[in-house]
Amino acid sequence: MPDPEPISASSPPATWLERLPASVVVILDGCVHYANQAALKLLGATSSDQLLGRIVSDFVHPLDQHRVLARLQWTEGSEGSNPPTEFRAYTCTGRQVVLAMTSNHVPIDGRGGLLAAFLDMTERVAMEVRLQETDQNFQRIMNTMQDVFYRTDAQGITRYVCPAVKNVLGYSAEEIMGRPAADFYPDQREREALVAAVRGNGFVHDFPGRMKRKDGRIIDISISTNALRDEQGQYAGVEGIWRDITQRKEMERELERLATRDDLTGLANRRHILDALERAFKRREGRHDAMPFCALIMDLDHFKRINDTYGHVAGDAVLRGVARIVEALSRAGDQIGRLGGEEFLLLLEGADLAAAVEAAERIRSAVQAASIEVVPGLQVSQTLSIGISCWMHADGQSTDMLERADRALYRAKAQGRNMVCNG
Ligand SMILES: Nc1nc2c(ncn2[C@@H]2O[C@H](COP(=O)(O)OP(=O)(O)OP(=O)(O)O)[C@@H](O)[C@H]2O)c(=O)[nH]1
Repeated sequence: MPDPEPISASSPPATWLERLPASVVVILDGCVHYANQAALKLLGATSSDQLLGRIVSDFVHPLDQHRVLARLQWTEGSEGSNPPTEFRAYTCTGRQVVLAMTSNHVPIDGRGGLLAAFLDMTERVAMEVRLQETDQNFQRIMNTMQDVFYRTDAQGITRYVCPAVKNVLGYSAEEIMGRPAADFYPDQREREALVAAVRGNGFVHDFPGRMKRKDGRIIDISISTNALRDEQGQYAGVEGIWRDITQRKEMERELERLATRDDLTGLANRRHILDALERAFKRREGRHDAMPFCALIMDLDHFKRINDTYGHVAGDAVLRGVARIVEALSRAGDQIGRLGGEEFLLLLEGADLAAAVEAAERIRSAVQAASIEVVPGLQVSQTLSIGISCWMHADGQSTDMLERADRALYRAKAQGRNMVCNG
């Protein structure tokens, strides 16, 4: 591009206007009277002949004509400038553009002329439309989501949460936004563990947690979230999704219960209590200094008679009644399970023989003293025999201990029942 001609102080204003990067047009009697270089370019004209003398309304979109012409007429008869207005226009090549216009009244040869300046807003408007569409798409997704999308800032204040939160936590999104996310965690240590994991790794997937509903109920959730960083790489909060997994957790707990509990008594089932014995045994393997540990096998005496006399329903009630008595007498750390039939196994961590005998006697006498209601109005009494074995370093496997307890139980039965023997 050759350097433009220098302008002198006495050059006519039109020469100055030619250099102006803003588009300037002079309108006289509704027609284009003058257009500077920038205006020619903006309106797609290769020479001023394509613009001069043309009616302004030729360039204005039909739906915007009324508004634009009213604006120009207002300017003609008034003092001062017209505030900016945006309208759709067509260039000489037929391309649609969006122009922002300000105009001012300028008398030309005694007639009312208009000096108008334009800015091309097409890109900005297109960007606004795209942004609006993006925003609408985001809102649509947020409104239909079942999981909860959320964003917190570096201080842990909830800055956004989608409407699904109402179903999950019972609060509306508006009730939550602006509040610390910590308000909705029943245990702050769980939230601190989450934040530490996100800060450390930058993200977490399926992180287990719990939240507190508006009605006070605690729900299980699974969180997948990313750390947000500002332009300087500073931690700026988190953004992610959490899902209510209470039903799944309840199902898992129920499956776990079914897999480990005895249906009739609610105690640990045979497999679970034998696993517990095995674990206690393994913990002591190779350790001479291990804590003492005893196993008690308890078997109801002449239980068959209960069944034969009162029926199986009554027999079941006795099994449940005895289970409750043993449970009530157990201490923290003791484990009790039903081995099968009318036989129970009690594991006493840390108990030596003397303590085990004492515990066994306590149970034996409590069962003997109890009246167990088997059907409304009918109480029966029941006794049990107990065989004890204590862990010995020489035991090769856990079944050795069980066999000793079983032999002791056999002796208790053989010696008249309702007694405790050790083996
Ligand atoms: N009601 C009920 N009875 C059961 C259950 N499991 C086993 N039994 C009964 O328990 C009784 C066990 O009888 P036995 O093995 O002869 O033992 P016992 O009558 O207690 O006699 P001793 O052990 O020698 O004192 C049988 O009648 C079984 O049918 C149960 O889940 N419910």
